[in-house]
Amino acid sequence: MKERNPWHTPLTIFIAVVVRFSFLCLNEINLFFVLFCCPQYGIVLDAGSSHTAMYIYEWPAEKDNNTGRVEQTHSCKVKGPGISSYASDPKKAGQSLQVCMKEAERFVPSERHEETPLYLGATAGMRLLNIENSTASDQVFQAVSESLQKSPFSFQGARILSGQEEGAFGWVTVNYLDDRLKQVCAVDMDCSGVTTGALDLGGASTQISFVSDAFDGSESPNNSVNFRLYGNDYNLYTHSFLCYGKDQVLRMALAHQTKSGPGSISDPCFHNGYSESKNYMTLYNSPCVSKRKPVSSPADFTHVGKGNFYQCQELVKSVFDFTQCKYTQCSFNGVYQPTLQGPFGAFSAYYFVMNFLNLTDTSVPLQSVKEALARYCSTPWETVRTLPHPGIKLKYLAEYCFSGTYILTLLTEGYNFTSETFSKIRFIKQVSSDAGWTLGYMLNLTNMIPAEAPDTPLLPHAGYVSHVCFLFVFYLFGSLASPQTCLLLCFHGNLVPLAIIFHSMT
Ligand SMILES: Nc1nc2c(ncn2[C@@H]2O[C@H](COP(=O)(O)OP(=O)(O)OP(=O)(O)O)[C@@H](O)[C@H]2O)c(=O)[nH]1
Ligand SMILES: [Ca+2]
Repeated sequence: MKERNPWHTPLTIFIAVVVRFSFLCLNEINLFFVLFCCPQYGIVLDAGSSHTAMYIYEWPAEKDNNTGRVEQTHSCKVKGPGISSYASDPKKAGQSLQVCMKEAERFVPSERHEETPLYLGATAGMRLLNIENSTASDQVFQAVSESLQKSPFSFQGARILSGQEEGAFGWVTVNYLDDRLKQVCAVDMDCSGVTTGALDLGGASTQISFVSDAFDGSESPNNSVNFRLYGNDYNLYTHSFLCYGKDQVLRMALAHQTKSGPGSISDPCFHNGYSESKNYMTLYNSPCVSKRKPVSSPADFTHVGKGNFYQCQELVKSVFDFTQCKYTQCSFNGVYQPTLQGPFGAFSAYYFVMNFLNLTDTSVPLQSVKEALARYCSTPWETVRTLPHPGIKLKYLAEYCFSGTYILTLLTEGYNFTSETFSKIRFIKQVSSDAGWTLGYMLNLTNMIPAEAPDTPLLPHAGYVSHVCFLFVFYLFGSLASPQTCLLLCFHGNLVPLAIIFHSMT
């Protein structure tokens, strides 16, 4: 006769199930906290040439890092100009950040302040100031660093990003937001897939970054950035054109028209009826144009508009140099550029301007886009100025004809987008987070994008709930079938016990 197992009583079965379930609960509560509780935060200040913006990012705290989704939870626009404009009074650059930093203290829970990394990255405005006056640039950094050190966050430093970093991190952001990076595939297969190129138009520089089959970096190593992300290799082409942001190009276009120092210019890029007195000193106060300052000129000149898109396009073309190229092909100014490939996301001023002009629909033929802009440019200033444009600064209103013309000229003549490839551009402001270099920068500095694909992707909420239910039912039946196994399960993790249950049930 088979001896009765002394463990096989309803009481031991019950105790075993309760103990195991407690362990299971502790385990799952831990997972719950990791997923839904206590998110982590990161703060990035984008110190651009025209202004500074602060972005707060949030992601789930994880045991095994690198798999959570990072979201932008808040942004704050710093009042006043970019930090490079405070060269003569650096302390004010630091003070200008305080309002947004106080806002960050409210948006990040206080128990997380100390461990929240805070970064400041400066772009083309500070690059130009550094060229012009490196002492002043150091003083500005000193002032903003002192100001940020006073915040309760973990300040990780303020620095100038190189143009290459700015372009590359913009590309990482766009592809992270588009979910283009996490393509899992079999070993030895090229799974880099289709990525989205990034077009960033700032006030003082502009960046173009994309992956092209025709580019391996050999022809122009300076334009090459290599990434290994989620197990895929990317060889990115990127170039940043300093002085080709829209504010500096406007200076260059004005410099072109004022090279002989006249008292008045008739500008095709401004609306008919526009007339403003401008100062020569202020216009030429930038390394992008300072060498061209006319030797003798009055203090001021009158900037008069004549609203002609086609003439404006010719004027804008004069800021590009198409005459030299020592490579197989170039964009402009002798800069190598491989053949354009894939879709593109165009952000910052590309979006502000094209959105205002109602020209973000790139399925509209390029010729029709030009015609629409030509009509807009020929609209009298009085009409433009008096139409209701809530919240839009008069300065921006006056410049949209110029800015739109520059954007179309840069894309078509500069980067060689054709009527066909123009339709591959998407003008974007946000895809859950703002498009720009800041997210990519933070993902990189916090090691949030692993080089290799993670083994265990995070469960979405529905997956989490079904995971708990499934394990509970499984353990219950496993325990009923064999209580010894059940006791064993109490002291193991989740996966090993499953194997044991299967074993004991057979
Ligand atoms: N129309 C419009 N223009 C804007 C707006 N915000 C910024 N701009 C202008 O668009 C241009 C680009 O802005 P940003 O992308 O913030 O440039 P930035 O980061 O300051 O400059 P960089 O350092 O060159 O990147 C600048 O000329 C700004 O003055 C906006 O809301 N509407
Ligand atoms: Ca920028």
